[in-house]
Amino acid sequence: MNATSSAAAPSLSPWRQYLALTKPRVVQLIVFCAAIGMLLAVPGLPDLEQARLALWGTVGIWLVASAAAAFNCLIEQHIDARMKRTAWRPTARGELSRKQALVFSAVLGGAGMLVLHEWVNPLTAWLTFGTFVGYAVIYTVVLKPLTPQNIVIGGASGAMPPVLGWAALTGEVGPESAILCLIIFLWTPPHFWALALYRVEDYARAGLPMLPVTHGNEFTRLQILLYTFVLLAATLLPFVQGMSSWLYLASALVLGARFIQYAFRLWRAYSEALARETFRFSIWHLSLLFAALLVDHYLLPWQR
Ligand code: HEM
Ligand SMILES: CC(C)=CCC/C(C)=C/CC/C(C)=C/COP(=O)(O)OP(=O)(O)O
Repeated sequence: MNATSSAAAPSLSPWRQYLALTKPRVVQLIVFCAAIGMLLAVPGLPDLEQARLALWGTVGIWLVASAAAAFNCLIEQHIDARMKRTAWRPTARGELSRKQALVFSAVLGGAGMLVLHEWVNPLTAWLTFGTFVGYAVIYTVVLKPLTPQNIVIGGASGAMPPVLGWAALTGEVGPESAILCLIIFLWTPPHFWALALYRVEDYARAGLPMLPVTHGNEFTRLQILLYTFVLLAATLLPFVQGMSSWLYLASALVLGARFIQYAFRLWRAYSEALARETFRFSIWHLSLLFAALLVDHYLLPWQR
């Protein structure tokens, strides 16, 4: 389902309606970042016990993240109905009731918590629960309608997956996972504000105080540019800290420079097409950056 789908689109089959509530593409990247956190937490290839933890950790985090997304759709039923980008969602169209969405979210979240608590460890279960509350309640209910800094503060929960992954394999929260968390935290504002620039009318209609609505297009473009610089600096930390070697460093520099280039062009002259490209690139940026961490981890372990 793409961003231009609307309330006029044909209805989805029932199982696709439930799947749509889980925001599968966003959650895929979240789970990918958590899985990388897991694999980086052990020196070489995982042994059998570590592989078991990684498998159940991935399943549990996937389930709870999907539950959080479904809970967000339930809370934002009326907001989603007012925005072109989200009006197609089954909750916004009234095809799934709030009760159905609530039961679905509770079943996924409950199953995920059980998996994490019983088959991974209680620390991962409670950190994941905290992340659920951070996104589904603190961001969605409190911050989103309140302040244009909503996604900066709320972004902390989206940044948690590597910490959850690390905790799943080691039973603790290492400084390395905090660095990965910081990277996603700083990546979130340029990721989201690029989209908010070309979806500004949606957000204004829904009455949400996103940065382009409250502070305008030009100010938002400047913020995006500034964040891409700070983000590039933060992406050097895994190398500085000795977690990764030149292969990751080179990837981080190339990806960071490209993100700055997009942000710089957008800052110089706005166009909707460029804002869309910048948003799309943000997803490539994070995906490839985390992939580079993993490739570096396995290919060049002796270089660190
Ligand atoms: C508070 C933090 C965040 C906000 C406000 C945000 C906002 C958004 C929005 C509004 C979309 C468009 C979704 C759609 O049209 O269905 C989107 C797409 C996306 N986001 Fe984020 N995001 C955040 C954090 C994250 C994080 C942490 C990740 C992954 C680690 C992520 C990955 C993605 C991906 C992969 C897409 C593309 C989905 C698609 O192609 O359908 N986002 N984000
Ligand atoms: C337990 C765990 C790992 C939870 C992860 C939480 C989570 C799903 C974070 C992703 C952030 C996200 C989907 C933002 C979309 O913004 P939005 O909700 O404002 O977008 P919308 O306008 O499309 O609803």
